[in-house]
Amino acid sequence: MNTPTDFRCGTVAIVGRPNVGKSTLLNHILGLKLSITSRKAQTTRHRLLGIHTTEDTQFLFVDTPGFQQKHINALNKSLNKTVTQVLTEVDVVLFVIEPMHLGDADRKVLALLPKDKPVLLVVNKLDLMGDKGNILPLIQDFDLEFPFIEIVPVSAKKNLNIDELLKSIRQHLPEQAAIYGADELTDRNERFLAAELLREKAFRFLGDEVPYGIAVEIEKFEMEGKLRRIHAAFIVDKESQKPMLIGKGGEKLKQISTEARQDMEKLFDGKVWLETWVKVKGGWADDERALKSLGY
Ligand SMILES: Nc1nc2c(ncn2[C@@H]2O[C@H](COP(=O)(O)OP(=O)(O)OP(=O)(O)O)[C@@H](O)[C@H]2O)c(=O)[nH]1
Repeated sequence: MNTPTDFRCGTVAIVGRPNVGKSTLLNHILGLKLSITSRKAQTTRHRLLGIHTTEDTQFLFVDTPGFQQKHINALNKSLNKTVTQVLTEVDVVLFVIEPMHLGDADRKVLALLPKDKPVLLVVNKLDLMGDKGNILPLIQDFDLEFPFIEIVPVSAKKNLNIDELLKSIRQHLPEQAAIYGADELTDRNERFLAAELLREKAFRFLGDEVPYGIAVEIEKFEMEGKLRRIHAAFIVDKESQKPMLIGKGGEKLKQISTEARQDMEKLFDGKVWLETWVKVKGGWADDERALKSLGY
């Protein structure tokens, strides 16, 4: 039994360029698919707090958006602002990279890391390294670029070294009692989670057909006894993307919605009635006002 002073609790931000495995890492730690993973770059647009509670520690994870340098528009500006703000608020920062890659995209994120916070360098995708010995020169190079408090190689996908990573994070969290109940997973509300699940399914089913210009708006979320009644709109950038999302005879939208609804029912532990449709909002990614109305 821990006395309150043994207990540690604090916030952790996960940053890194797109596709290094930030969402996969968070999912493995949380053991529940609350965050969005995809082969596509930059699918995590929202801040999301995942909570992992062990016997002696409560980790409050803040997932931060990826970086995208190719298309600079209002959406990306607002993403970068979010990252900077998150980093000033947390106790520990995890900077995630892939082995053998320290490209310009990594360096752009590196430039934003706070010097007054403990930053751990997490080298993910260790399983892709044929000869593990090769990682050493890379690690030494990285150490010269930033005063990392520690360097931890992991594989989020293969669950390698994740416990060690958690132990390292714990050392830098403040001693304090847990803030949330042990069974709480996220402070995001169900409305947000419903939108995230729909967006994830759309990404999965559409492959490369509909790129980043897709959002989900929950227009109605009502409880009827134990039933959740949800009306959601997919918002695409161009008229030409609409039929791709709907599919022949509405088949694609139906598949996306059915899978999202099944995940929602598991997550909310109750029946869900879901109605979805597709709307075109031309150039929404460039319109700051539109972004605000969508909650970014
Ligand atoms: N081989 C291998 N693949 C991994 C590992 N971790 C993540 N991946 C894969 O890398 C890809 C990107 O993972 P994500 O978790 O979506 O990456 P992310 O950094 O969150 O990306 P954004 O949301 O775009 O910022 C996915 O295809 C994952 O399956 C790992 O440890 N090993």
